Amino acid sequence: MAAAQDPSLFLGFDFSTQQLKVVAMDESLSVVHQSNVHFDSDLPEFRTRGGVHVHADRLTVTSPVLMWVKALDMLLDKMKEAGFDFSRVKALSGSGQQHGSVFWTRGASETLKNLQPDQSLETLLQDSFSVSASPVWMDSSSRKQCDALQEAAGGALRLAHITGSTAYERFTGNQIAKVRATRPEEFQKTERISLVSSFAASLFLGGYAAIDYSDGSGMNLLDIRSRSWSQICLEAVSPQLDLLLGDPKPSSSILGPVSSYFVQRYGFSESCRVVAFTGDNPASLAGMRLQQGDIAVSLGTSDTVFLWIADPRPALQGHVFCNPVSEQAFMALLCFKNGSLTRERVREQCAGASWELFSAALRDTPLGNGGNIGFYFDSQEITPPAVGVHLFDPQDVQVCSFSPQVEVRSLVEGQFLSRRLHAERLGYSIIPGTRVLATGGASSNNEILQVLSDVFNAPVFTLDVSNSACLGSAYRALHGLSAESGASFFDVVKNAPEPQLVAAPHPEAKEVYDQMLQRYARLEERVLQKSRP
Ligand SMILES: Nc1ncnc2c1ncn2[C@@H]1O[C@H](COP(=O)(O)OP(=O)(O)O)[C@@H](O)[C@H]1O
Ligand SMILES: O=C(CO)[C@@H](O)[C@H](O)COP(=O)(O)O
Repeated sequence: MAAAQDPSLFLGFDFSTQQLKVVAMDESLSVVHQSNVHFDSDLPEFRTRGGVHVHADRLTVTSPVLMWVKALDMLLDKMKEAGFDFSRVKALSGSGQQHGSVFWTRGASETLKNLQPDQSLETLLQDSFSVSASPVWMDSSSRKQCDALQEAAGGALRLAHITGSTAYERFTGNQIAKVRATRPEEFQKTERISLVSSFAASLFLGGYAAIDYSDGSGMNLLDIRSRSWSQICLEAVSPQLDLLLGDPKPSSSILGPVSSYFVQRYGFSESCRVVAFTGDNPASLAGMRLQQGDIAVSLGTSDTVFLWIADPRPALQGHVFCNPVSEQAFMALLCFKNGSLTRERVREQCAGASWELFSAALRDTPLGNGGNIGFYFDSQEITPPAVGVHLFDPQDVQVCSFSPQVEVRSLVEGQFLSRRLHAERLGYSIIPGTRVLATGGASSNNEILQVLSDVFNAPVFTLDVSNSACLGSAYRALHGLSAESGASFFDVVKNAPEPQLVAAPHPEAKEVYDQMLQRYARLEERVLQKSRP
């Protein structure tokens, strides 16, 4: 029980691809507790690799929904054992990997309302899902449904104008259409469909949580300007789909008090509020307090690049989402599937499975890598839609291999050249004063960040807490309490620690990478030609 003088706390959860993480922050915005549950190693009974199951067709990718439920049991038990005082938590919020879907079975709403505190969530919810393997963002098996949606909407660009994106396989509307077509019985039994974020919020609420505008923008279903479901898109996916989705809500909404289950089992206060959960990238934007002109690079399981934008101009590439901290603004995002897992694969093959040796290879090789360029799309890439490993020597001749050290640099340079090329195609330009804000697991690696700084020819900054999605969720929990009375997000978090400079570009970086970027763009076209069916 909190003593009267104990400061209030705010919790931010992140249900990401490989882990469930939490950050606790006090009223002065200082982080006082962090913890995590790693799906592969802490929950081996679910047999995931990188938090997912890749199916035999190599295109279908799912995660067991009960693994996420059990991870929450485990994380809260761990916090309790560590003496964490839940009674001080005034509000909580969270985020989830984007696009993933959870299908609740008929009757699950009643189960959620009546959770018995002497049992684990895993036991209580084991029969609550009509689809036990939730489709996740790495899935690329719904091309057929994407084509149908684009046709119904009047073309790819028209769909992008409505929903912020052309049809992408991982986007939830197309995943729902696929479940409806391929698993009609399970679909029939479904009473509610959540995103990973709103599913997680539902656990805390003891009832179905609304999908927030920002994560809802990753479904190919939400009209990003009117912030309501697009009837054309809903109809194309499934008649009366809105009844399964519930109404979308602003990202700063208070959804209600925490369920009595958490009050009785963990000692939460009855007055603790649950603020809408959102996507992990929107939550990171909040955690980094991203401003117009900054560019954020997240190096998690996926690599993403995102920007704050005022005026959305949806295009054939990239995504526009509603902004999670300002109702007038938007965010642009690019997602790259071959991020950390590809770096891990090259680390195993070329650096003795050691990040130290991987970093040493980056230190010991020159900027521009002697003209060698590599494309590493171990799995079907999202941006650009290409697959395979393609290596080129300084004369643009395709080669079979590089030496281990050259390979490490060509991977990291290639990844960041791609991030820069596609950000520039989206309209982003690096100007004096540009800050690159880096986050995610690989942002703890200074040598990787040095390459990022050189390729973008801009200074790179990081926060102390590498999980900006958790931090942003804790900030959003705090802001949620005063958002309705008109307080702006930036006012509420104005005293948060500033990002620190971790890498500045070498003097010769601009010359080397401006030229290399042009070559990279030409070679990418060649790679794309090869990848086309
Ligand atoms: N020192 C390091 N250098 C490079 N990458 C790292 C380092 N430490 C962790 N990582 C990468 O961070 C990734 C996890 O990032 P994280 O942001 O936690 O992922 P997610 O949020 O998607 O679960 C791991 O897959 C790992 O490859
Ligand atoms: O698909 C996207 C964004 O559109 C991914 O960025 C997911 O949101 C997964 O995030 P991480 O677990 O890699 O952070």
